[in-house]
Amino acid sequence: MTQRETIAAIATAAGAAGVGIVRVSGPGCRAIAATLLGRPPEPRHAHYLRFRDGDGEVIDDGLLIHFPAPQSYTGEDVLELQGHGSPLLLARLLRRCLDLGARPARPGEFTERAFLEGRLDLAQAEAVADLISAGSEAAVRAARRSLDGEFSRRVHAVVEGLTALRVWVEAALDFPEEEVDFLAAPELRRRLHDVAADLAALRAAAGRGQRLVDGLHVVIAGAPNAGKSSLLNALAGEDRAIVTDIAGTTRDVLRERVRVDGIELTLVDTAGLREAPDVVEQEGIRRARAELARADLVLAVLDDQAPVPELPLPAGVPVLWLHNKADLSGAAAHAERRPDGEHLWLSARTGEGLDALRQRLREAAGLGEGSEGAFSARARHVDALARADALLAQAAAQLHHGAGELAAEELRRAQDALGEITGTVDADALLGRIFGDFCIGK
Ligand SMILES: Nc1nc2c(c(=O)[nH]1)N(C=O)[C@@H](CNc1ccc(C(=O)N[C@@H](CCC(=O)O)C(=O)O)cc1)CN2
Ligand SMILES: Nc1nc2c(ncn2[C@@H]2O[C@H](COP(=O)(O)OP(=O)(O)OP(=O)(O)O)[C@@H](O)[C@H]2O)c(=O)[nH]1
Ligand SMILES: [Mg+2]
Repeated sequence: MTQRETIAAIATAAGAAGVGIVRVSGPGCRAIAATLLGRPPEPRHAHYLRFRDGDGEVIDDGLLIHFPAPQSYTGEDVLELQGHGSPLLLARLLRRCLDLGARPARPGEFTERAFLEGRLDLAQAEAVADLISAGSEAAVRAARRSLDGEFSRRVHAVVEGLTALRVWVEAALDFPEEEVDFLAAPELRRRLHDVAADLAALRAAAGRGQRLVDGLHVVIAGAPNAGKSSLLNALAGEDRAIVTDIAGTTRDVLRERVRVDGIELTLVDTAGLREAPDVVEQEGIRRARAELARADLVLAVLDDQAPVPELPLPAGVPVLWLHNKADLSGAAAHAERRPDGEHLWLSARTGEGLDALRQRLREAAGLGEGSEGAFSARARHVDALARADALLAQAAAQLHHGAGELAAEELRRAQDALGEITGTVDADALLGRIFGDFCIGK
């Protein structure tokens, strides 16, 4: 293996803070540490010292810690310089490390090295970034689980199931003269079914994990005056949108990032859907429809006192029907009479029924009952799982037709698709894209 370069970056967030850290990784750490300290550092010992520049001028006082390889975050030699959290001081400290032979780290390069050193697999490395940028406590917990290898373990379990299937099929192909046709064995069929079920469950869980990371895109739609903007305000806990008793008040799309019971939502308020009299409102309605098309969930708001309008909702998007103004109709009691998850009675004005709505939003975000153990995931993972799923279905069909060779090939490709998740397969091509989205210093 060629000797890697030594990389350095400010690892803490930009801006004034109590403490800031410059992190260095690679073979040059020991020499940089010895120069700054005036003697070789003790392993994993916090040395208090004055950091000086090349002319001997004091930059800052702080702590120096050397983590000799492989016991470090990256698995390489790592050096931490912990100074005061001033962006200007930290920039000088970083400059000093560069003068002593390091080069600036690219985004995510420390974690990329941890991956290359085998300290984390790819799904875990991505979980590091998801942990840092998590927008809700639930997302933090989910990223924590993926970082601890929960997701990877489940991927491995399916890979093992696929391997066992392949072994079976290939053995059957190797010994065609056997009396029994092993390809037609009910036991093989049963195992195939079990692996497919595990994969489907994992795919669903990863989809929930992705929604946790990305946050849920929730679009509020309905007839004019139904109380859509009032609902946005009630969920946001603040008067964000204009509310009046004039139908057609909201004309533009209003987006609010809100946290509801530990989940992150993008709530989108839209113009009331109707045959609009003027062009401004028409444009608002056009935009409302565009938002609806990319919703994870639609909250269709109805005025419980008015006749149910025809709403042009897109097919294939989950819809929750909210019968608003229940304070006027006194219909909150309906909720008990019709315990139907898709219909809720509530009042944006008094707040009654909002707890039930929050609970449904949690469920939509994958945090309902039985969702303990949620782990974070990304579109890349969900896509790989979908491909593995399709390949497994093809393998099953081919086995059904006695095409063992083809089935074995599809099983191998399904395995490779799963290998992309943890980075055991095809990782090189993915690294630039994955780590390029990280922050510098991570
Ligand atoms: N100051 C500081 N805090 C930090 C980090 C860091 O790099 N520096 N981390 C960076 O993201 C996170 C912690 N991640 C780390 C992971 C492994 C090791 C490490 O030294 N592992 C060795 C030793 C383990 C042990 O002594 O038990 C190893 O695994 O061999 C350090 C930090 C969060 N807090
Ligand atoms: N009594 C009662 N009035 C409500 C409730 N929700 C909204 N309203 C009233 O209904 C009227 C319309 O509310 P908005 O929130 O502006 O309705 P909207 O759906 O955003 O209307 P447009 O933007 O015009 O499409 C206002 O006068 C609100 O105060 C409710 O739960 N109970
Ligand atoms: Mg409105």
